[in-house]
Amino acid sequence: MELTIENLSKRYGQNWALRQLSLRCGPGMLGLVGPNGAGKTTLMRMIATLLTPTEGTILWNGQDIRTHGAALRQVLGYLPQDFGVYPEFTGRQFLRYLAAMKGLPRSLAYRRVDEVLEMVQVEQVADRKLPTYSGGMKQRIGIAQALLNDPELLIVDEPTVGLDPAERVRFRTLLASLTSNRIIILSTHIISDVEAVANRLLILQEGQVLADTPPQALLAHATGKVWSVTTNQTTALQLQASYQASTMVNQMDGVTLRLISATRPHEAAIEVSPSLEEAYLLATGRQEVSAREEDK
Ligand SMILES: Nc1ncnc2c1ncn2[C@@H]1O[C@H](COP(=O)(O)OP(=O)(O)OP(=O)(O)O)[C@@H](O)[C@H]1O
Repeated sequence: MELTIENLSKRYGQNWALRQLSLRCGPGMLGLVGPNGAGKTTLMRMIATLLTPTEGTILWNGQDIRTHGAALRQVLGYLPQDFGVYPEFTGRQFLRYLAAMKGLPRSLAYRRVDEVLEMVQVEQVADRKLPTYSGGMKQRIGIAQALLNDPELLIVDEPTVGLDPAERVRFRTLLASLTSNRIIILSTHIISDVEAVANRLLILQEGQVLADTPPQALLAHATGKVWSVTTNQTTALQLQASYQASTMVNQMDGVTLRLISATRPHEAAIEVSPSLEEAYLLATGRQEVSAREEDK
């Protein structure tokens, strides 16, 4: 299974939501990260054949999805950002309904619904009405419907928005269990969602690819550029204004900052191992500063 994207662009009116994106992707999880408006949803909707590109091509196993969209849709699972459920249904009824919509014969549909309910671990509440579900459980039903056809390509758009931290961790574990032998594209602006799960990160910013990299390489690039310093309130505020700070924590003996800087930002600063989030901030930071300057 291979997804190939060549020079893909999408324009809405005068605005380019995505510019000249090229990508070749095999089994594993691709973490699509970037701030709001970066073009993540636009890209995913084009891959899912829900949106027509302005320019460029998307190939699934070498076939253009403009002309062979049906072949892709057969092996596609998609969880959109605004996944809605029907309130009058239980989880099981809802999935059976969607299985029927997808054309699964009844006996196969019933069996497959039981399988996916088990995979996403909601069997225990499967016969409760959907409005009684927590946000995390609803997202599990969302993933369950995307898994009904055992997809080779699973696209999940910002699935952790609105979930509490414990639900987020559970959801992340669930996705990690699904990575073998399929392509998963997961979009998020929360880096920890893809940390330890994605084998590749595609960082988008303003419709363009800022980096296409294994997480380890992004981390390696940030090594030697993250610092920790504990200082008084005044100096901390000065440092925060001059450097990009990833965290700022009040301690008994002052304020501890973690700063991202190519050079030692303060004589008392010590070098620390970067987190993936800090590596991401470093990759996107320069553009954020220049964007802020343009805003002035
Ligand atoms: N239907 C539309 N009409 C006009 N502009 C749009 C439309 N959909 C998206 N855009 C614009 O295209 C750009 C990319 O949007 P997109 O939703 O793909 O980004 P995103 O990275 O998914 O952001 P978010 O995390 O907020 O969903 C944004 O500037 C957005 O305002």
